[in-house]
Amino acid sequence: MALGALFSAAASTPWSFLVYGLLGGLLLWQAGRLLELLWWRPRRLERELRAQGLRGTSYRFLTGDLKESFRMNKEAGSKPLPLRCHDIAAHVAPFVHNAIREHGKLSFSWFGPIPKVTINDPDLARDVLSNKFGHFEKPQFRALSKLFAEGVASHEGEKWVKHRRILNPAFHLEKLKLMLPAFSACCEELVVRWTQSLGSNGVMELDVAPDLQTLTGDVISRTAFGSSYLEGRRIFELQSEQIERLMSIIQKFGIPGYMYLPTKNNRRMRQIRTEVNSILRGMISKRIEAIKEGDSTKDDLLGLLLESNIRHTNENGESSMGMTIDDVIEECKLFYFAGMETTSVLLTWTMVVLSMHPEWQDRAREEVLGLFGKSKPGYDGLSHLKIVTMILYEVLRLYPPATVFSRKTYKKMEIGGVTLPAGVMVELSALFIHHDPDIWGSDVHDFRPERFAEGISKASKDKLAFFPFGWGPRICIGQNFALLEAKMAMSMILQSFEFELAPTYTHAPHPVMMLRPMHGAHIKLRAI
Ligand code: HEM
Repeated sequence: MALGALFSAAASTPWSFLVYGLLGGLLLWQAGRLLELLWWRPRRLERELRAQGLRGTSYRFLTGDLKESFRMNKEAGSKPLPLRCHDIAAHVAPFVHNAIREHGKLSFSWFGPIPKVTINDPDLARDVLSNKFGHFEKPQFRALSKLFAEGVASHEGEKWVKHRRILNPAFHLEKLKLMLPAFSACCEELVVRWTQSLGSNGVMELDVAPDLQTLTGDVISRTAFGSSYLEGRRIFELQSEQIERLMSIIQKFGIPGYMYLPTKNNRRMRQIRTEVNSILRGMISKRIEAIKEGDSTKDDLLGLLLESNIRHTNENGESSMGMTIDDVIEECKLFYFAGMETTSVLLTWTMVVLSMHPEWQDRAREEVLGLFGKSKPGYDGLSHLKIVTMILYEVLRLYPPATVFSRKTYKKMEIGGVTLPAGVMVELSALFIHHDPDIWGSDVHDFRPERFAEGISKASKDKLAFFPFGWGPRICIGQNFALLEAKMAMSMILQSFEFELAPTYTHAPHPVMMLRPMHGAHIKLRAI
């Protein structure tokens, strides 16, 4: 009503032309901006990329290749692979597979109106990850981590440098040794639980994936929070629920954008975030008080992190402001987010693959029993495990938990002879590089742990092409932690059980954030 009165008043005054003119101009300007963003800019960028010899898909208004890639993923997901087939790349990422076939190992496609350059060449991938061409942003992670963990993984520039300097000492191998009792206590709990659930014939069938996720969540709770790990467990439950909710959004919509709407699911996600923050704030404050009173525990991640934070110095060696309590909270949450799912899917695939290849399962068990008998594995023994390490590497090659790493240009940059403007996504596919026969040989899709017998650098043909933990300055901070945990868990499982695939197992590796078995990991366990 009031608006109508305003317009009729304006219409009857000499100002009317000016008001309508301004409104019209504003509308036209907005429409022009939208057109520039959704049509002219992508078309211009496409011409620029093609003019430099880069091949790729033609831009489709607004959605780019999202619909097509979504459709192909759905179709591939509906058809499981044959058992024991490790040629999984076309099944897991059919769109990229087609792009490589049609346009080569360096090509572009469209993430909506944003151009995405995909790199499947290991030398170029290493150069990008090492910042050889300059610094990139990690915007996707920042968006995802908003409700989970805005820790070091989502920072850029000076903030990233500072946090990484503070975090690194806590993940040093010498410090990880202190955490070994926590690793073995959690693995022992799992073995006891499985043993007690066996049928009277000493056999049972189960989906091992959820139990292995509980294991890796427990390991983080204990290693991060020491004696307060029961509170840590509550955080693990809440963070697991948060991840489940995020995964359901990604499965439904392909991208997590919907996360910001005021829906019931999103309100619950905000509630979880508040509760996790409040538990962590309480635990951290108690710990800081204890440190002030001279009673500090330094053999858990939180203690090590706070100690390293207090000792923090800047690049010139001067003592400087470390992290705030809020920063420490976000880093603790990140340990769950970055370390739980990744390590649990590594363990899950290892059990699946060793069920498919019993000869390697026997060799691994022989090695474990030879080193430890039935006793708890110790640090020195774990570092002497050769067969188990080769197996874990081969599983990480064939089934990398993080299949792609994303970056974005924030200014004009030249990569491998191609000039990219600001705002281009750059995607590096560990999955395709790990499955490339030009690099690994004609047996690329076979499970052959012996290719790692002389270490990682000799495993592939003249090129270093093994990236499960990323590369360069942003390489995974927890890789030693994850490998030590995986060796401990596999050793203790192999000491107690033989395992094979259950008849209900369906082989369908599926990338929802991590590469996981779409229908679970149904395995038959038998007590030894
Ligand atoms: C098998 C297990 C794991 C795999 C495959 C894995 C993989 C990765 C990869 C690929 C990256 C780099 C991503 C990029 O460059 O964009 C990364 C970063 C990171 N990971 Fe892991 N990770 C694992 C376990 C862990 C564990 C156990 C923790 C900690 C408890 C952890 C903490 C982190 C952190 C904090 C970063 C960010 C580092 C930075 O940006 O400076 N990860 N991880």
